[in-house]
Amino acid sequence: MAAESVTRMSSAASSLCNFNGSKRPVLISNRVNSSRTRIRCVKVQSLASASMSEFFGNSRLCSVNASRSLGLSQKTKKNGFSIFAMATAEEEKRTVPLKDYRNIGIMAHIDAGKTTTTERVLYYTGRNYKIGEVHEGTATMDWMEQEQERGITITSAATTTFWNKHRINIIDTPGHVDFTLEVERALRVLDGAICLFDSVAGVEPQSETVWRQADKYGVPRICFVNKMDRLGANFFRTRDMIISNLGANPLVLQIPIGSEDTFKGLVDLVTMKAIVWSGEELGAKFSYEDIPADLQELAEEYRAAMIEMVVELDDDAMEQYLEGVEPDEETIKKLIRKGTISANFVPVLCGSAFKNKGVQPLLDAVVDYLPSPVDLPPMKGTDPDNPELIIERAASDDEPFSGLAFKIMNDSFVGSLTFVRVYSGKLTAGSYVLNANKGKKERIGRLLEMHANSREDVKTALTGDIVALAGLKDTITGETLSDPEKPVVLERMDFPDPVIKVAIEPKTKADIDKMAQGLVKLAQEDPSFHFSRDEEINQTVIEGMGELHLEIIVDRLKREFKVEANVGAPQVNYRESISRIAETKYVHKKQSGGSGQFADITVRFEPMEAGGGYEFKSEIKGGSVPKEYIPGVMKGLEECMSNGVLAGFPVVDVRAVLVDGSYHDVDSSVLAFQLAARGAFREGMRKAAPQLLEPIMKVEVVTPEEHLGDVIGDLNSRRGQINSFGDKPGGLKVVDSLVPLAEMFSYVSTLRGMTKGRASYVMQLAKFDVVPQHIQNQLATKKEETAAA
Ligand SMILES: Nc1nc2c(ncn2[C@@H]2O[C@H](COP(=O)(O)OP(=O)(O)OP(=O)(O)O)[C@@H](O)[C@H]2O)c(=O)[nH]1
Repeated sequence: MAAESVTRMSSAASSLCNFNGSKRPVLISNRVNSSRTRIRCVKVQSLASASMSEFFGNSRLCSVNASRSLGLSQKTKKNGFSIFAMATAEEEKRTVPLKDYRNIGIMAHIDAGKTTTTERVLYYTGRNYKIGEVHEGTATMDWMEQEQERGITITSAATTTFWNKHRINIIDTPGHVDFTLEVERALRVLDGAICLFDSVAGVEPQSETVWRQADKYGVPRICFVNKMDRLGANFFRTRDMIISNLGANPLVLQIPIGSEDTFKGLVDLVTMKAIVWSGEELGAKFSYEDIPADLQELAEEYRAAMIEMVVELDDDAMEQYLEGVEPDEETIKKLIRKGTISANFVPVLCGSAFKNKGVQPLLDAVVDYLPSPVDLPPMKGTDPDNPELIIERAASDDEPFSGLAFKIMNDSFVGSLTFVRVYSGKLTAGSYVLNANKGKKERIGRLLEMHANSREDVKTALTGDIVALAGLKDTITGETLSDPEKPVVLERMDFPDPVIKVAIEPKTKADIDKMAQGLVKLAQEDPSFHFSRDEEINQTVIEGMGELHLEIIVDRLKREFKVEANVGAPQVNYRESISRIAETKYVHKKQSGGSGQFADITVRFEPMEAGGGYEFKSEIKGGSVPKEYIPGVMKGLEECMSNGVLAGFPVVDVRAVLVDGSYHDVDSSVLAFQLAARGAFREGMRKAAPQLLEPIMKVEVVTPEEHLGDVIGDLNSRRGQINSFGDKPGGLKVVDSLVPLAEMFSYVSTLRGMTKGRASYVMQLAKFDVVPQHIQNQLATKKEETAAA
């Protein structure tokens, strides 16, 4: 191929320029590729970098991907000349109509095959020349060192690719529950999703969690039952579990031909053709064949069920169907698309990503059935100056610009990268946008189209694009960037609160500042990671979603910020709340020498529903507390909310209502009211029956039957509540339980020891619940001892 390219370029060279043997680079081809990057190919006799930079200015050697789209390798040699492809951002023109955009995510339980499927998608769409395998640690999307070592996805990676003239932006998301925030933020900005299932395990706990998250954001989805080649694979059982465990309405579009090691293809129920792959190697070809005789009846049965479901969506089609006329292929596809986007049903497909079967039809389904930005309702937001005023932004390049920052990533070359989904209008390098949440302008420096961790400069991002912006100063995850003249604040995403924490200190004192800088950067990237420093006891505490989450943070401190740290034992992040309404009157009065201090307030503390957070309300009428002092009350209360009266944990689900008060013309001040609020908090919270809450985890253990007794006994000894038992293929038993997180540290090694490594478990946060009294007492005593020390 290299020789062929050189021949083609040489002939292009003669028409474009007159190569005279000088050492100047000579332009031999100049065009814009599909990802809107100008690729200029040159040939040079020697690597004279001065003349190269003179020739190309600030353009960069283009990535392998960009040059491949021209049919070139990045560097080829012929007749003593080196040929380079160079890429520069080009003024954008829409090359793919917005209706042909698909912004999709791939979500699933850990290890269901998301990364493997994404890698195949990249290969079959021509994005990746050589495929990366997860088990070899070479997957393109799992680009962090930790991801490659552990074979898991930690950060969601974005990439853009093309299929049947459609532009597909894909975000690969992690399955491990500790990184659930990554799934959440991906779902917030995606228009559609592929939900993967392992056909042996069926619908697993984390699949349920991501399904509910997708429901929350109303993301239309299609299901892909993967791993059909594995021992114990069962497509129809997985379909049944989609109904029973997810409460969804599956629309089966394919049935498998064979299963386990005989799996060789599928029957497409829309065309009623068998699709059979010639082998299982990468790039194996497929052919359309007649449906095998032994599957004909089953295929007809499932096709009939499929047709019945889709004609429900169209009166004409229904009428004709009742008269015995089936809709044609085009109508069936149109109705499947309609029902998928309106969530009437979820199409179900199958295959084996690892054995390269089923990926091309899956891509067809993405294009045929998942929505483009124009198929979805306009994005809703509010006016930053008037949060009551709803503003809509339709998906169009002609609308004012609006976009949502959904991820911050620190990059050793470019600095901080902010990932933005463009909802309307255009974003151009060098322009200014408004961070509408903060009211601050940001300059757009470089715009990058990401391909896992490699990138290409683009000059303009258009509606529907997902781009990374280099060098934003003030914008954090969840904030809206908009046209400064037409500002809008788009709906934010939810961030989960950390559930565990550990104390951390650098191994060498000299690294204290370096560690702090690293923690600031990591917290900017990841809103589910928090850290704080208690100067009094000289301790830094990091908080996160689980042991693995914090382990990765400590590992990143070491690798990326060169700080080795000692880490304490993990502790639970308890919360404090109240269980009844209580009202308290507090007078802050001080007369010492000069001017005095006076503030009198009555505050009512009310419990709120779980997840209610903290709320402040004022019911002051007639100025008993003048308006200018109310911020003092708010500040005083807010300060106390991070430090509950029981054991100093953050206070949640409480509403504080300022009901009455009085002031003094001379001695009252904002500060006096702030101090009064602190006093009211201490007294009022004690009266309101405070209680300690702890995270309760849903724990699912899969174990061989002979270890079932030990597993249950152990869960019981951890204050666990066993909810149900079930069976899994291969004689395995499933135990579903609720266990306090405080009892689950290091469970992985206990379980391994108890079952000789034959059992596995997953856990995720189920709820917060009241801590038993004797443990509350222990924690309160511990707090007193620490305070005394
Ligand atoms: N037999 C078989 N194995 C598969 C298939 N797809 C993926 N695998 C294997 O399953 C394991 C997990 O695959 P991944 O692609 O890393 O799964 P993931 O869902 O991205 O995992 P996380 O990102 O860690 O949640 C790897 O060893 C894959 O090689 C398949 O179709 N058949």
